[in-house]
Amino acid sequence: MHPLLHDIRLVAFDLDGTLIDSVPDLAAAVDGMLVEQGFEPVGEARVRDWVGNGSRKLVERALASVVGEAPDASLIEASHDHFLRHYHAAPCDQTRVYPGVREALDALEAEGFIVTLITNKPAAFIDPILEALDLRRYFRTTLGGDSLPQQKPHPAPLLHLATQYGVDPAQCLMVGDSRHDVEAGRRAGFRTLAVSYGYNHGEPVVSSRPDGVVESLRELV
Ligand SMILES: O=C(O)COP(=O)(O)O
Ligand SMILES: [Mg+2]
Repeated sequence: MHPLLHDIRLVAFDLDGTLIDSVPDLAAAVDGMLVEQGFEPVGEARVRDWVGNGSRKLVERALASVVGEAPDASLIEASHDHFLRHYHAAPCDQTRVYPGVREALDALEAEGFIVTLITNKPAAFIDPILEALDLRRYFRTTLGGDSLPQQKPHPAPLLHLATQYGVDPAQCLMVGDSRHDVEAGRRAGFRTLAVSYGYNHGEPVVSSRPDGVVESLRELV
């Protein structure tokens, strides 16, 4: 077991960029929305840098890139509905589980950790994606970006789970790919572990100073 797991009872995983490479399907939905609105598609590489603050922010960033200024609220709202429709139609066609993830989850389960998931993705997508990838059974609780009034980097979703399971935050570990996961973890009093391969707005996640960094979740166990 990784030294950061010492004394830990609850592990909270981020989803996009940590457990799954979901950008191909997210980009297809963003591009579907843009084309439908009469804009040019933007492609996967750009969408990768916009993921991390939930679907509304993703749509807002995509629109800002094509209109060249801050998009107005009614355009964001209408475009978000289009995005959700596209993403609902194909949330897991090209999405893949990263190497080492199943091994890590199997080992954590066998060791009796409370394994949970906290994503900024809308909650409605969590189960369809986890079920399609045969990952649902590992998680005792899952929270989406719209499950509570606040989302990461706010510590509320993390503290919600610590309270739910009666675990001291000091015995909880947040595992994620972005500065939002590290910041939420630090503010909640969790230990923080970052994966180096995910999505972090084009910056190395190590600049957020997590307590540890791994290149594969295999290193966790
Ligand atoms: O949907 C997003 O923007 C990011 O989701 P995540 O919190 O699972 O990385
Ligand atoms: Mg992420």
